[in-house]
Amino acid sequence: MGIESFFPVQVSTWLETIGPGAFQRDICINSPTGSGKTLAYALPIVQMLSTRKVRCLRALVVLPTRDLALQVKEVFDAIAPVVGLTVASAVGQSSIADEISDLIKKSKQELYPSLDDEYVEMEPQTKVDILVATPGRLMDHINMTKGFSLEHLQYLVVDETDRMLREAYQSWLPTVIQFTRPTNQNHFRHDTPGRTLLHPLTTIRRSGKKRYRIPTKLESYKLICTSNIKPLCLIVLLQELRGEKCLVFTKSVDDSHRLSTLLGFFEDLPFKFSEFSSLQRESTRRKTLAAFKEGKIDVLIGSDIMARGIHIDGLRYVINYEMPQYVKTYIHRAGRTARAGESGSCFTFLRKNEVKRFDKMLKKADGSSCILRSLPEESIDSLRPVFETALEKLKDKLKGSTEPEASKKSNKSGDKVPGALKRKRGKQT
Ligand SMILES: Nc1ncnc2c1ncn2[C@@H]1O[C@H](COP(=O)(O)OP(=O)(O)OP(=O)(O)O)[C@@H](O)[C@H]1O
Repeated sequence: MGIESFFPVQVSTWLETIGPGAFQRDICINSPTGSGKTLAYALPIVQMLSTRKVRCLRALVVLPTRDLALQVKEVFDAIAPVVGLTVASAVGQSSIADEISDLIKKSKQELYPSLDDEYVEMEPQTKVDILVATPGRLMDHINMTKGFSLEHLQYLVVDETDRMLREAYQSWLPTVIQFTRPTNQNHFRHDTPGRTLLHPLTTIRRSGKKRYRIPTKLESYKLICTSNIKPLCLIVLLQELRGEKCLVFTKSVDDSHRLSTLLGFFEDLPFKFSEFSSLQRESTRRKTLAAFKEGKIDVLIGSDIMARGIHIDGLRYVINYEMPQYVKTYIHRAGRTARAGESGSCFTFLRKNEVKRFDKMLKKADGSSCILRSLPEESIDSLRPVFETALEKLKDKLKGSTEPEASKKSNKSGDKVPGALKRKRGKQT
């Protein structure tokens, strides 16, 4: 995997799980974005399960979205098979039937109908050791999939905990805790005694001190500009970043759509951009993300859907087109860069009357300092004539369009997203 040494959170977690600190308890990992939390929990889990004798579901990792879950599964896929462990996902990417056949062994009774029921019940039925899931699909399997059992679960990871615990997601957590208890304790066997969740997860308390930390190699900049010329300031800033990969965060999907449509009316921009929106089809988003990762698109414009967990190698710049409302949002957005010990910069556009509030907000994060950055007036002025025309076109387009929102959005930046264009043509014919 190209890893030469472990990051601090990985060392600490290892020491607390496998190393001298190891004893049975829950662990709360709180560490900056991009600091390597996935491997921090994946490595000890894989290490601990490597001695297991019977295959059944022993580790469950739950994440709020499919994209994040698949990203985490990739990490487990890289390390678990080496010690003979099997990993699966339950995220709704494939049909439930396909997921079930990945997860569940055909019972002996199905294979050999003459076997008696008692013997069949003793067979562990899941054929994976580690499952990475989203709450919705997990609940589907808990409620409906015959043979899906959490009875042998030893490790439960709640990734993106704040979000996972804020939203109930069909009460998945109490349900999981309930089903990790054996129906009959006498029949409960483990490879490693004493490593099972036999008690509810402990509550994580807020400690009252600063809970947020900015990655050490992140530089924060603020740019002050009035709303009426903000798109121009953005273009000038993007020009200055010279086509380096960059994420632009707006405050809503509608704003992302408007901004990318507007930029589409500027010709010859020296960067390729695309909208990234929760209203787009997942396949469109996946293609856009792949194109971005491959460097075919330089700039993604989206709302906070991009802010959580997504890892893009070599991403150096994040732009807050609007000031984030909370320091946590700032941290998650900025945390898409300066990951894995790399450096990165986060730029935030502010109106004059927002500066004080922004400075106060950033103070809530450890290690934050913010540099005032200005943009060359002449570059902004040179774009004004095109801007006028672009605004007119935008008004017409938004007024005149009768297409449903999702399809409008996927077409916003012309032919940069091939799937979107094809669908539009299909519709018109
Ligand atoms: N020890 C290491 N050496 C080099 N690279 C590493 C190491 N550990 C993890 N990485 C890489 O660092 C990147 C960030 O890791 P990861 O996504 O786990 O961060 P994270 O702390 O979960 O971030 P977030 O809070 O934003 O989800 C990944 O590309 C991962 O492969």
